[in-house]
Amino acid sequence: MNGIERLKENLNPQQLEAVTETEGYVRVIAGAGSGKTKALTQRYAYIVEALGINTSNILCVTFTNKAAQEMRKRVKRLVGVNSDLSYITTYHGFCVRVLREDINKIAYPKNFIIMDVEDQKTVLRQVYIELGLTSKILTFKQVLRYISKQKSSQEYLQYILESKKKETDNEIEKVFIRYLEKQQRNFALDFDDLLNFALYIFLNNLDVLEKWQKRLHYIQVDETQDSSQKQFMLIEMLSQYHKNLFVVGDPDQTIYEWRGAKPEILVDFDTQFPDSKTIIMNQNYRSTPNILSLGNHIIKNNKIRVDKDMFTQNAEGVDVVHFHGQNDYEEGLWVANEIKRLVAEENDTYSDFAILYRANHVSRSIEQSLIRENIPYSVFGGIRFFERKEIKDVLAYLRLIEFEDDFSFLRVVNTPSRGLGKKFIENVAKIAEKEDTSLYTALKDNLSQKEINRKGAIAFVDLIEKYKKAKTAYIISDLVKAIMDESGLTAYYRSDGDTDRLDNIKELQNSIILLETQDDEPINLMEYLQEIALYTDMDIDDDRNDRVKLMTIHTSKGLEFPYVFLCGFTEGVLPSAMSIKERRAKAIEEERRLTYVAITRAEKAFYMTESEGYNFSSGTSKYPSRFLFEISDNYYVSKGELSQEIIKAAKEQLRLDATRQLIQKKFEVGDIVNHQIWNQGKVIAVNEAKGEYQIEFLETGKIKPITFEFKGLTKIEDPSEATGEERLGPEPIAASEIEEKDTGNVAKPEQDTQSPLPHENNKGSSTKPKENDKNNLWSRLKELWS
Ligand SMILES: Nc1ncnc2c1ncn2[C@@H]1O[C@H](COP(=O)(O)OP(=O)(O)OP(=O)(O)O)[C@@H](O)[C@H]1O
Repeated sequence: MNGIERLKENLNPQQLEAVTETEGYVRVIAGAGSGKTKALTQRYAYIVEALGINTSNILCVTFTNKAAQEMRKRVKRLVGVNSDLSYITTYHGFCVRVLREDINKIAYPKNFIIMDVEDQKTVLRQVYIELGLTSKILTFKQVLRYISKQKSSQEYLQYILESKKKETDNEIEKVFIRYLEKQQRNFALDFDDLLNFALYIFLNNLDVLEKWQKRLHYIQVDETQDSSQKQFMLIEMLSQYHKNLFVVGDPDQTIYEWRGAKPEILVDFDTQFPDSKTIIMNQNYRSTPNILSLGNHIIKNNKIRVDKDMFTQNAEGVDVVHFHGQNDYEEGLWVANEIKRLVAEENDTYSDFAILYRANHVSRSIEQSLIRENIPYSVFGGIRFFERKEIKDVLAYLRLIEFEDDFSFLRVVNTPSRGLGKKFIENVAKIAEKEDTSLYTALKDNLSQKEINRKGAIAFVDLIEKYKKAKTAYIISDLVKAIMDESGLTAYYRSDGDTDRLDNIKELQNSIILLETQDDEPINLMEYLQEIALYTDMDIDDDRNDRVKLMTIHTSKGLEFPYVFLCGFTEGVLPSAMSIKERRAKAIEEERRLTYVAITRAEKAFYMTESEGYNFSSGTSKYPSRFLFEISDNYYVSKGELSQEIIKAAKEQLRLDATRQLIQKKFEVGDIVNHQIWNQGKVIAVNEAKGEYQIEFLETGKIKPITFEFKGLTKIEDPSEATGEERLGPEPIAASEIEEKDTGNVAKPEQDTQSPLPHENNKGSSTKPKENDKNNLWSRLKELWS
């Protein structure tokens, strides 16, 4: 068999068509586990082997770096090791390639700097100092979101690329402008810039666009459902010369709509390119029929989708299992025991198991059980719970209070910053060595010595001494809270703006409360630290590859495992309460797709687990996910005791939530209203997706978000009677100008932004993009960016 035949081997008719249909615009709608990645890889190899095209003329865009690496690895096996596979890359990776070659067109050096989030925060820290800002006023997270939001429009490019100046009194805008200035001075580009700069260069330098268009004879896009409009516009532009564009994706697996993914690109591809061909791949090779039916059954509840039932010829396999625990300890333990049982009875290895969750903090109870049961595991794309910085910081304070050990001392003496730097630590260490004592004792006993007598050091010792004396008077959960607040750790993490860190600390407190309520005898600090040492001093010297893998559902995208446990299948976690609050109905559909992605990762068995207790993020009792109630009983078997009362309470909670979400807006932009506390105000924006108004109040001059369901708001029918109306704000402004997040209600010119770009009539003949093409592109880009 020759190489080409081998590339066609073992493909079903649809896959074969996808591989060999190399010319023109082709769309593949492929369900989970239907061999998308396989088809994409074979197709790439086919273009190289059967058509003789050089790999440097094929662009293959993947969604993540990991997917690009995996694809390169597979292609290498098919086409040999000597090919240049650097055009198998992400959107960002490709933009970097363009910029490294052509950024001089906008007078930037080719060795420009790419900033990651940490770099962005470093710049912000500097800006905060210059503007005398504190994170109490604005968190980094707010600013970073604002920056990203601003960069979804093209306007900011005028300030850095066209030297336009801007004055403002608005605090967050001031930060943004300073941030841009620093970026420009250092020729530093953040992730949002990469795509914007590349588009800017193409649109202003048609010779450059043409060069890239001619270079890229074939373009393939993976996970197209998660591409944003701007990303796809780049691809569309590049494909205009050779017109060979192959897109593949699954609208049911769109999980990035919250950050701008437009599944419509894939769904409406045939309208945008009327001559395009569509191939549907709906045979699943991965999962058992039980798992697949569960997936089909859940995703059918989504209203916005293309209906496509997946089928499989795989053998029946085992039942899907739902486990309900009385608390998260029981949930974790059950998962650990089930893994142990399967490894012992079925000859499976630990690496056959994946544990997936919606939110990082869910991993805590699972990790504790795995450690207790001696099951090796690793956290994919993340850090083990007890190794996370914020958890180590809190525990180090507790350990220092109990043991006065040097490790804990070094970790927290300057966290948060007390101005006790390297030199100070060296001085303390010298004393400790001389006196043959611990660092903490050396400091405490010599505070009056000149080289260590600092205000921060005195405060630190006072704090530790205070809690050394008071520790028996506190239960540990309260001790943690008191230390977090007094040491400044709470403020420090809040200023970081990373809610994940605060959630993790809350989860730690949650676990302590659970421990305290379970035991009759209150545990003391020493006992707690001994218990916790089991989880923190992990001996990870075992076989590195044979481990259970823990990861978020987002990270699991594109992967497959024989056994999958979806843990923390709890209302408020999956679906995420935060997402629902932000994007209501749209969020529910995306959360359901996340559940679908989790289910369809499984090959042999799928488990969903949740437990009772307290949900600290919503401040309510924990109930099973609403998605569990959407599944008919015959799709799974139940384990654990889920009482009728819990089911009733959960359903009642859902009913209340649904009623809340159905509440429609009562006021329009411009309406004058009366608030029961703040009196008169003017509605200056309405965000229907979020269910809230932005109201500017007359007396305070402040703008506040008020929910649709709030009853203490009435309309003032005759605004002329409203005193001081002129102070109620200028012209109405769009919600998009205030909101940091996707609002969903901001009218976007969907129709126009998706209309096809002008096509050349003679393929490959008239190659130069015409001036009106440029105008058209600009106007579309402006609409898109407006
Ligand atoms: N024609 C085929 N014959 C046998 N096995 C196949 C075939 N096509 C794909 N597979 C297998 O099916 C599984 C799923 O394939 P792949 O990972 O390419 O799917 P996918 O569509 O990318 O999945 P997802 O979108 O859910 O991540 C893989 O184990 C793959 O080897």
